[in-house]
Amino acid sequence: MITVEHLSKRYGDHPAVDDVSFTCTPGTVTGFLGPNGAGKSTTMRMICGLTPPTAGAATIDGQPYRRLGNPGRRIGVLLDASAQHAGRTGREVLTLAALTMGVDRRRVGESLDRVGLNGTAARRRVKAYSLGMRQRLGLACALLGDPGILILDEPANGLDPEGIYWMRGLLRDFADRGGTVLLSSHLLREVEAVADRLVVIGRGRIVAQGDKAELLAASGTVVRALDPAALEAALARAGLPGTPTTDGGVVVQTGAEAIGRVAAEAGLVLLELRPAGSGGLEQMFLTLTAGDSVQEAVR
Ligand SMILES: Nc1ncnc2c1ncn2[C@@H]1O[C@H](COP(=O)(O)OP(=O)(O)OP(=O)(O)O)[C@@H](O)[C@H]1O
Repeated sequence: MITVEHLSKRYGDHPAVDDVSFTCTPGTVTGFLGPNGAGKSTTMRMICGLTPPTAGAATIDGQPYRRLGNPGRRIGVLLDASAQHAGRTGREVLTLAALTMGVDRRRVGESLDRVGLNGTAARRRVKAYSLGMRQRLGLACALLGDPGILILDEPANGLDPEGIYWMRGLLRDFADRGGTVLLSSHLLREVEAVADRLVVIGRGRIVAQGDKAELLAASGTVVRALDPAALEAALARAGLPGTPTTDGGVVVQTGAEAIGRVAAEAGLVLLELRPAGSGGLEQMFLTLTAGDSVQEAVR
């Protein structure tokens, strides 16, 4: 269990993280979402005791990270895949990590197999690795101590589509066996497929959090009319303003019936009327983080 309570970090006058609170529970994947510079990495670094908070606290199973004896056996961390010693081979990196954690060296081979870095790849030096291979090696290190918790900062960076699919399966399986996963990304669609819960951060503050299904259900209704301008006017008259979608529709924060009635009274022909689902979540994400790196966020 990861507990983050009123965590804040200021750099001079700049609030990088501002009063952030959330929990990550066993058996779940929590997607930590936000545009570039929102404060995801700083929050994760504070959880892992690498950056001292200005205020607030974070604990792992009730204890600050720095007080965990042999933390690699409790929590697997991947914050920066490029932080490995470039002159060592993948196998050497893992062997040293195994020695440090007191893990049986036989687990090195198993971990390399688990992340698909077997044979030749394991014998190559890290400086010859692609970013995707470094992410896989970082994940192998994080998993080596057989921890119950994983904290991963943008782990899909550099992975190809097959690699992203593979990683989702690995994280889902980890959580389904009772593990706790906190996974950051600036790409909504990347975490949407695997997360059970979402924590959305913008400019250092949490702008939304909760069960993914509930956030999706609460994300409104998509409506598309033959005459979009007339629909927009009718909705505005009814006090139901919408947010345009990229494909000519409108997301309205109410149910289908209310919108259907407005359209019927105005004599409008509707082409589409459905729960917004992930499109609505994307819209919500864009609205909540408006002005930040939104284009990046929905890629
Ligand atoms: N060591 C530091 N000194 C000063 N400012 C910092 C430092 N580390 C982070 N910041 C600032 O804090 C804010 C949050 O940065 P952070 O790296 O946590 O964002 P992020 O959500 O992880 O972004 P990204 O998706 O780009 O990695 C940014 O404005 C950043 O410039």
